[in-house]
Amino acid sequence: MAEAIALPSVLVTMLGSLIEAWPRQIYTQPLVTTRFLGQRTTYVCDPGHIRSLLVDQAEALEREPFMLRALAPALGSGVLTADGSHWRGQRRTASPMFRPDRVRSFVPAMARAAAATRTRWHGADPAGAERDVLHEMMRTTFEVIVATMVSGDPHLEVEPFGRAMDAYLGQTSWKIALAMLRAPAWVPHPGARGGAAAVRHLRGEVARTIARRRARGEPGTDLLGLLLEARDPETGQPLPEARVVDNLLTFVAAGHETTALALAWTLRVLAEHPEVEARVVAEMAQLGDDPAADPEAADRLPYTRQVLLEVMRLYPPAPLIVRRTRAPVRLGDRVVPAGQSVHVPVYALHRHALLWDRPEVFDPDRFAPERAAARDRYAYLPFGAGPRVCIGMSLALTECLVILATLLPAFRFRPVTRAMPATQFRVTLRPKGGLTMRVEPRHVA
Ligand code: HEM
Repeated sequence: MAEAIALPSVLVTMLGSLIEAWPRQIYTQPLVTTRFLGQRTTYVCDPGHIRSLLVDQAEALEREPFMLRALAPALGSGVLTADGSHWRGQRRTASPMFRPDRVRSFVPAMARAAAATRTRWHGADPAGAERDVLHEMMRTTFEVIVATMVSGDPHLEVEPFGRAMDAYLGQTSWKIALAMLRAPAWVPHPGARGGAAAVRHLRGEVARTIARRRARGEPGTDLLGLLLEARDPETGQPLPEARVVDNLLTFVAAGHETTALALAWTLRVLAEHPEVEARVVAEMAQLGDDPAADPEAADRLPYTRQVLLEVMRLYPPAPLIVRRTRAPVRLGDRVVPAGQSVHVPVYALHRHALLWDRPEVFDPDRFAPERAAARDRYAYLPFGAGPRVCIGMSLALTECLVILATLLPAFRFRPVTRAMPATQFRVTLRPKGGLTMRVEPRHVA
């Protein structure tokens, strides 16, 4: 196991983007341990060890305190941030929303949101225009999440919600850095006030959504309905109001930001690879007249799916999985004692020299069925693994395919900068400075 000494200067780098502060060895070695201010962090980049950690020894893990410090002010103790029986109960409550038949039933809502974006773009500037494609995708996926999880509550507005999310995520690097320095949570930092105001806005909006639903007198059958109807198996009591807010905010936030990133990175990468784009558009042309409204459409886009998976290899929207050991964990012949950090640096895993041939090269054929089947499942983790695997995985994949199948046949996306945008870790993997592209209709009316 390689051991690297992390320098204090990493803190400065981290504030820019945590990924830049990672030791280089994690791109070439299976296990790397760093020491920083007396704390050890083990980076796990070997598929066998990852399986052993996230699946077989999941019970020995808990949420990483520095991630909680970044996320808990907004998300409280919901399904993403809770551990143990609290987590299990909340996950069970939400799971009916993510069964395959339910996800298929969401396809029309996904198609409607994508069609609204298409109409907006055509209407605003029929000859094409420069647009922040990330912002546009956030708007589209927000509509989907509101339509599916809270039955399209018209009062939840995307623009203020998005601004608050940006303000909140923007200052999480400081929270993470200060937590690593073991500074108490009250220590002031840039962006803290804006972050606190953002939390008030986000939680307030969600609380008002819940109040409107309660006032209606019947809970409904969407995610909010499930949360309101949930009962503690031991006490028979409903979820406390704060937990309902925690979870609804978790699903709205986790469900739209990551999906929008996957879409925006896909549109930008495709612009670099016109031959791949042409094949994707040709595949979409074989769908019927209203492809996106067909519940099975996503199943008929195997090549587009390969493209999406390959984009998420290079640009995983959730680039880091972090845990703390609550009991000793064995990784091969090593034992990580209780109370240490173990990280699966998904971004580095997906570009690891021992796992991928020419890792920096974009090649959707890596995900052709026979090549994918030959690969270790734990070498590719855009949605995590084990009991904490992303609950929204199939919803997200279907949604991305439906949205792409609506927009790509209608528009060409052209880069406005020669280089791919730099990446920035903000819990998710964002393009630094947004993602502006020229969006031109393929057929001018
Ligand atoms: C491309 C889109 C998405 C990506 C890349 C993604 C990625 C991930 C990853 C890597 C995790 C595991 C984190 C960990 O182990 O610490 C996760 C968890 C989670 N995701 Fe997603 N996600 C996506 C879309 C969604 C959607 C659409 C929803 C809901 C509508 C969602 C809800 C959640 C929740 C609630 C968790 C926590 C699960 C738990 O701890 O039990 N995600 N996601």
